Amino acid sequence: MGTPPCLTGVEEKSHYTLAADEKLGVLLLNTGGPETLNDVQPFLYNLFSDPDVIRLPRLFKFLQRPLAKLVSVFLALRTKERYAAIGGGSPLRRLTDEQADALRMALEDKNVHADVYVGMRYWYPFIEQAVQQIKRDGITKLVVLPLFPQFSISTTGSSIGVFRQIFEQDAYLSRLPVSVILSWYQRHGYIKSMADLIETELGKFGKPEEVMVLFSAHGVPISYVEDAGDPYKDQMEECIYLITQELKARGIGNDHTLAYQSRVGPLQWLKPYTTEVLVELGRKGVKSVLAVPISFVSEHIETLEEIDMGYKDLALGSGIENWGRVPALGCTSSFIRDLADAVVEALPFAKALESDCA
Ligand SMILES: C=CC1=C(C)c2cc3[nH]c(cc4nc(cc5[nH]c(cc1n2)c(C)c5CCC(=O)O)C(CCC(=O)O)=C4C)c(C)c3C=C
Ligand SMILES: [Fe+2]
Repeated sequence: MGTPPCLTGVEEKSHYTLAADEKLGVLLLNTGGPETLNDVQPFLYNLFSDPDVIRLPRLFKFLQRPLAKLVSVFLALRTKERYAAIGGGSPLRRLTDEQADALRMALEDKNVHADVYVGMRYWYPFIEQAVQQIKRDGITKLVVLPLFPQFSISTTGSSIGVFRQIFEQDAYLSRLPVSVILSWYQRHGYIKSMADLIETELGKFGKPEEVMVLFSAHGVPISYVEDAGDPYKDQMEECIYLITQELKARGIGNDHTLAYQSRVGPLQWLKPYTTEVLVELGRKGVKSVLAVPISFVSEHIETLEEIDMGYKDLALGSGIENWGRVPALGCTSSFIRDLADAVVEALPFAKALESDCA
């Protein structure tokens, strides 16, 4: 998915009235996660079968599935232990369903009646299932909203790729007007909501002004950015700039830094790694750290286990004495209202994929 965005974070306030015979659908996209420990290996298999997650040269494409099998089996045991530590499965489906419900109600408050669907890339309910439901429900206009603020080939790119494939192969769907929001990290409502959460958590420290704010983003292999043109790193840096500007405007000028987490496999990923930054901060004598998960909008294994358990232990063992973590946005009302605005603003841009720019 190296195609340029058709629509990225349109922010001007637009008003849109649905025609009486129009039936609006909103499709939320996310990765999905294993709901039980038995789901872990097949979930990992789906994930590593994705050519946007393990990017093989064309000549070696035939190795994608055997490699996915190998890697998923190899990682399953350790990954099961990690999901066991957060209650035996990912909360992502439940939390995304809650966001879908909250978004439907926020749209209702704006007099926009919409059915909101959840489509997951690697686990139930799969994007394919959501799309079949959209077809059965006779939706006449669709807004697609990936729940990743920043665009990456490995997340939004991959999910939109699957979505497009399904639509292009179906005569009815290929004529359905669709508006795809490819990224929304620069939306003021999102930036403000993140700044609110950071301000609240800073207030819980004894000396809030001395706290180092550590933005921890999910990593991707460096080759995505340097060779494949993934805008993820640029968008991440701009997003953090916007949040820190918003904090400064409120008189909050804490030191901050960005690091990347969740590296898997032998490749070089975006640096610095969160683990290394934590050790370095401890070495430099930083005593208080507030971790801010920045690429996620709901709690999941990388917040609940990797940050809350792994990174917290590492920080405390590295000389950092006071540790805090900003919760994921979840159903924070200002955030959900902003997503509803994003949906309404995207409506005038809906057009059939068969006539699309990509
Ligand atoms: C912005 C978010 C994410 C990016 C970028 C991303 C890239 C990416 N991920 C892997 C490998 C794994 N991802 C896993 C789960 C997982 N990843 C994200 C988000 C991003 N991934 C989510 C929301 C989830 C689901 C979490 C849950 O609660 O179930 C996993 C399995 C879990 C784990 O080991 O942490 C793997 C493995 C790669 C290789 C990659 C970029 C190429
Ligand atoms: Fe991931």
